[in-house]
Amino acid sequence: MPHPVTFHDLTDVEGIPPALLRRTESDLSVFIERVKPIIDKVRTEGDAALRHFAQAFDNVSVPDMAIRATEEEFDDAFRAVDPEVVRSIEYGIANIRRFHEAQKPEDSWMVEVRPGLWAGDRCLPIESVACYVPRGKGAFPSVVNMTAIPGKVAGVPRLVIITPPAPDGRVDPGTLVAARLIGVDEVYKCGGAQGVAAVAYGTETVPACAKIVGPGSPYVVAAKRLLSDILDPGTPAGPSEAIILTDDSVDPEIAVLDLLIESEHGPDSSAWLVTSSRRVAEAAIEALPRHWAQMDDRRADFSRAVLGGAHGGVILTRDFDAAVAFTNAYAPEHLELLTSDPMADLGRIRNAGEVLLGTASPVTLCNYVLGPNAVLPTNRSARTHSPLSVHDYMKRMSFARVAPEAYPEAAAHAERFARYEGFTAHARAVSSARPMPTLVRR
Ligand SMILES: NC(=O)c1ccc[n+]([C@@H]2O[C@H](COP(=O)([O-])OP(=O)(O)OC[C@H]3O[C@@H](n4cnc5c(N)ncnc54)[C@H](O)[C@@H]3O)[C@@H](O)[C@H]2O)c1
Ligand SMILES: N[C@H](CO)Cc1c[nH]c[nH+]1
Ligand SMILES: [Zn+2]
Repeated sequence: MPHPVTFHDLTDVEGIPPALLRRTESDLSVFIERVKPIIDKVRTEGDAALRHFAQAFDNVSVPDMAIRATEEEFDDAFRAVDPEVVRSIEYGIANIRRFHEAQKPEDSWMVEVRPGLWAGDRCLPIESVACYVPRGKGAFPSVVNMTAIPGKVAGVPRLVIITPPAPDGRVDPGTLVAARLIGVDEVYKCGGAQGVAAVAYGTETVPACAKIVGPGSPYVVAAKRLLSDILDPGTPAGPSEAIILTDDSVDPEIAVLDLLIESEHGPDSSAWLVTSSRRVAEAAIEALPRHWAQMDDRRADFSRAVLGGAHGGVILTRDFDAAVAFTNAYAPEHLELLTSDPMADLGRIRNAGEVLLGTASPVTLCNYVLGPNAVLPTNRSARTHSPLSVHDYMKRMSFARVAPEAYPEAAAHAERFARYEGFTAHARAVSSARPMPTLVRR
């Protein structure tokens, strides 16, 4: 029988094998082809297409399903969810709101770049944003918190949620509870590529939005890519992924518990234990089957598929420098730094969506309640992208004003630029005298 855990001993290998940097979403071509007809059908048939795909992909057996969640469904959700769970959702909301309020930029700023040349930025919320809340392999009220709270803090006037319906044609109750606690009352039952197309084009019921945020399956990622001309697709956030990075100081049991976290999302996830310690690597490989036996069967199957497949397992490096180099090249969504001095090692990490320092900060805490956003760049995009934040729901508008006494010098320089670039109208506009306004100070 093949070993159930993928193991790469890189102690004698020069360089990083490129295959180890791949994820399931690295090649989206199959998904792109599958979602094209779905997008077309939503564009031409609107709500009818959403009901059709709800039956086809989400097994919805209610033919006249209301596409927008009703007030009654919200009320039912509060009756269905255990009050203790509601308290935990509220605890998460409070922490996440505090973090994102601290992150919010000033409404505007201005600087005198030279005497008489004033310029600044105004920060404004985007007018309409759709939050995608996944529902294929789980229910995610936590994703409501992560996507809707920064939108509310930013002041987005129209913030909506789209999410796949369950077979009974209803939205996951936890999702509705979180939405109401945050103050989002537009929740639409459409997921996958059809949901993304609905908020791109608009349907009879679903409003067209300017932007979509939130994580999703490769179908969602593919649809966002195809529709990116008409809908801002936001931070790339696909299947979950994590690296647990250790030296020899960590208890392997902790490393294994944390390696398992993101491996249970689905067979499309990625999860690696990257360590410079042969002791930790071997103990982890030995411990994994014992932990799988204690997990929910479906989740254990997902985890086995990830940790025994091409996108997960255990990597042993020659030394800790090599482990850090691998991590920076991989650019994981979540990174746990389990070393003797994680604060010192933080400075060595260049590419990761989030870095969780030390054994008391496992990924689970940040997924749900710590405050930072758990919607993070996947598929190596942490090399250039940042975690979802208040900034993703806002845009800047620059402004400038020139005082009469500063005008002649600036105009002379601008005219020279314009003539060099061959723009005669640009040049003429600043080559002759113009009436000077009196600056009004308010
Ligand atoms: N970054 C985060 O914060 C975060 C949080 C939670 C989950 N995730 C990741 O998001 C992903 C969620 O994926 P999911 O599947 O659970 O939910 P999902 O809602 O993204 O995808 C389910 C939808 O995919 C579509 N679909 C399924 N099979 C299809 C097919 N054969 N053809 C066309 N469309 C099809 C259906 O419309 C279905 O409703 C996971 O990979 C998970 O790891 C990320
Ligand atoms: N790990 C996900 C982000 O990659 C967030 C999440 C929500 N629930 C469980 N996990
Ligand atoms: Zn998770």
